Amino acid sequence: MNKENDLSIYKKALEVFPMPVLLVGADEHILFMNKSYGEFLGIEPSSVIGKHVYEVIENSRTPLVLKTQKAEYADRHKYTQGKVKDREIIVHRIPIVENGKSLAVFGLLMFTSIEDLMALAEKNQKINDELAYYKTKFIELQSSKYSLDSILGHGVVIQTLKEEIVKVASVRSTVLITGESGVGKELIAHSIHHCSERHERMFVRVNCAAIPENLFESEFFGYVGGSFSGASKSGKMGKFELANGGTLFLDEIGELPVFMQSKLLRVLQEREITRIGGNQTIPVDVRIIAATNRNLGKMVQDGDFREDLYYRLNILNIKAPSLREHLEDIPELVEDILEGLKNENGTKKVLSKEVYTILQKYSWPGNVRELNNVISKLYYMSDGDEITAVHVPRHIRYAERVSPIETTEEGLDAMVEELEKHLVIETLRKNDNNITKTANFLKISRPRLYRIMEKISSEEL
Ligand SMILES: Nc1ncnc2c1ncn2[C@@H]1O[C@H](COP(=O)(O)OP(=O)(O)OP(=O)(O)O)[C@@H](O)[C@H]1O
Repeated sequence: MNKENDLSIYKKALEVFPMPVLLVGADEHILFMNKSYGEFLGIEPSSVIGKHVYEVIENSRTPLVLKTQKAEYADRHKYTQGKVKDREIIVHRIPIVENGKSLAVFGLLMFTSIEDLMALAEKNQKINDELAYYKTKFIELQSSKYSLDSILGHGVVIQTLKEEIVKVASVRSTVLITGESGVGKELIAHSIHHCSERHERMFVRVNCAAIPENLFESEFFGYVGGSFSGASKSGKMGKFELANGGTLFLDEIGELPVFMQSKLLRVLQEREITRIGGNQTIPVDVRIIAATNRNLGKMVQDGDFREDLYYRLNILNIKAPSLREHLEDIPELVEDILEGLKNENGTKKVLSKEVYTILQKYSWPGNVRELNNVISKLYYMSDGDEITAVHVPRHIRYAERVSPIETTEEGLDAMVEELEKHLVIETLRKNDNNITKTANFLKISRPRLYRIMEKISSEEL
């Protein structure tokens, strides 16, 4: 006899099955009861084989199911006798029918007590409630970090910017935010999301400059379980899926490697993604906002950025103004920074009028981020309640004197040297004091940069 026809294997399988199983024949007599059912009833299974089912379970519904030939799934059954009297359980009763005739009924106990089922359902409900709570909290946290009101400034430049934000928020098209470093591009992206109809859905930020090249695909598109070594067993959702229905903010888009530019372009065209290692396409409804402080048009010309992607991203464009373009808003920005510092440290400090004048004459190459840093430094370095001109770093205080167009009586060499120092300080600041980037930008060697820096006092750097 081949293994498939060896019925004793099937019987043995049911015997070791960890849930109570019963087989009642067409004549309503018990054909089989496994060990688990015997333990549940507190009887020896071999002692009931061949007995009428009512002798063992007096209110059994198996004779009825033999007649109706209709399966009863997850039905409640209450025993009326024996060790399990009054115990309520959940049971399946499945008729085995051949050529219209009932051969037997297969009984399976799903839960050996209603309490077990209730406890499981309660646990499940609790998990669902918790999940719903964290989901709402997560979306709250992700979606409304900043609104239009977080953008400070009442001058015409900021008011125009806010009007532009409201306009682009009302449509679904991709937006490209350009502007120098520290001008508030992330703030603008948040505000667009906040003003859009997607504001109750996720706002997901991806910093393209911070992702290692080999992780880009899994960060963007996710992966299915075990698709590569080191991958989580259950798989992972990518940022596109996470942002589904909401907004995906691609910060520092200029740093996206060329191979990812093609993949991103495909998603923007097809509006669907496939997880790494998977073969199912997942439709995604995501609004893209991209930002960069680099000149993408120039990158396209140099072959560093795909032209077709550039045009796809640049459907709507917002140019974030530099702080130089709205110096009139400096007092409002400074007061907000000082208020934050007071809340953090408990001490209220004010700026003298003269300091405000100095701050409004400086060119702020690092924009609002630099203003934030300077005010924080002044707050911590000054002793009294009032911050005066003497506390202000020299490169800001004398910004006018070292202005490229200002002439002095010190002679041409001194003026050129002063101008050189000024340009180096500004470029260092723009490049977060990165020597290589600054030297490259100025197209000079690093040793030459160091020689110029030696002439600059540490206070100015
Ligand atoms: N108009 C503004 N009102 C209030 N805060 C602002 C404004 N503009 C910028 N900021 C603040 O300046 C800081 C820098 O802004 P943000 O990080 O958005 O700059 P960014 O343009 O994205 O810079 P990067 O290109 O370097 O990423 C943040 O703390 C932001 O809140």
